[in-house]
Amino acid sequence: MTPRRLLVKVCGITRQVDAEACVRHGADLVGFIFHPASPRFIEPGNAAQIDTGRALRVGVFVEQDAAEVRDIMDRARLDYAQLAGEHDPQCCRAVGPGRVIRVFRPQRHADVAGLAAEMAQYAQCMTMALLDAGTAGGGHGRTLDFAALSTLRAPVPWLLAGGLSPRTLPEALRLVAPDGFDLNSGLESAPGIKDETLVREAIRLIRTFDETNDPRADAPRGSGGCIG
Ligand SMILES: O=C(O)c1ccccc1NCC(=O)[C@H](O)[C@H](O)COP(=O)(O)O
Repeated sequence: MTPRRLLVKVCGITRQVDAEACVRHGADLVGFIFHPASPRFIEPGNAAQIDTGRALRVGVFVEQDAAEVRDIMDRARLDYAQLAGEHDPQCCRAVGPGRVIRVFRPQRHADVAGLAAEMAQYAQCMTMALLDAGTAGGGHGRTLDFAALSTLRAPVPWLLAGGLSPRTLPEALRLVAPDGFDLNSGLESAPGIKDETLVREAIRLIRTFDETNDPRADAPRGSGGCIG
């Protein structure tokens, strides 16, 4: 059986040079933020100009409805919409279940069972989930309780997000079993500006884990599913 490879998404890309560094060091997905209040906001037309090579392109949306999301997906040449607001299952279906990465907030729930129950409501209308810290927004640089997530069984593949960096990844890799990781402010020198040294080191840690440290290398991770 082929060992599974963790997905790596680097979010908050605003510059061609950063997209190239992410791809060169092995990112699978890159994210663009279309929330105007974010310091990482990028206009759809500018995102369209950024060449991401073989990396899949994700747009992050907070307040846009399905029609706006679909329009920006076309204009920015996106593969996936990361729905980080109060987007309900109907909205996810209107965007297209095969294109939706739905964000969930473990800190809104008393326990993992509550989180899993909310995720189950979206099982048929998302292709992947992303678990982020805080109760709204994103890019805060705060981590989740990794140990509390160690027992999560998700209905679809899922990414762990929130405050991940070369400093915090070792503990996340040890305690949690997602299908991949989403990294953002932990790889920046300033909001929207990635530091290539941090990008390289974070992805190196994940790929080293892929190759050497996963005792379940022949077993499904997280949900046991895959995307793409
Ligand atoms: O990054 C932002 O500025 C942002 C603003 C509003 C909504 C979402 C946003 N980011 C989405 C992401 O997927 C981030 O990568 C995720 O929140 C983790 O960020 P960080 O804690 O900085 O690693």
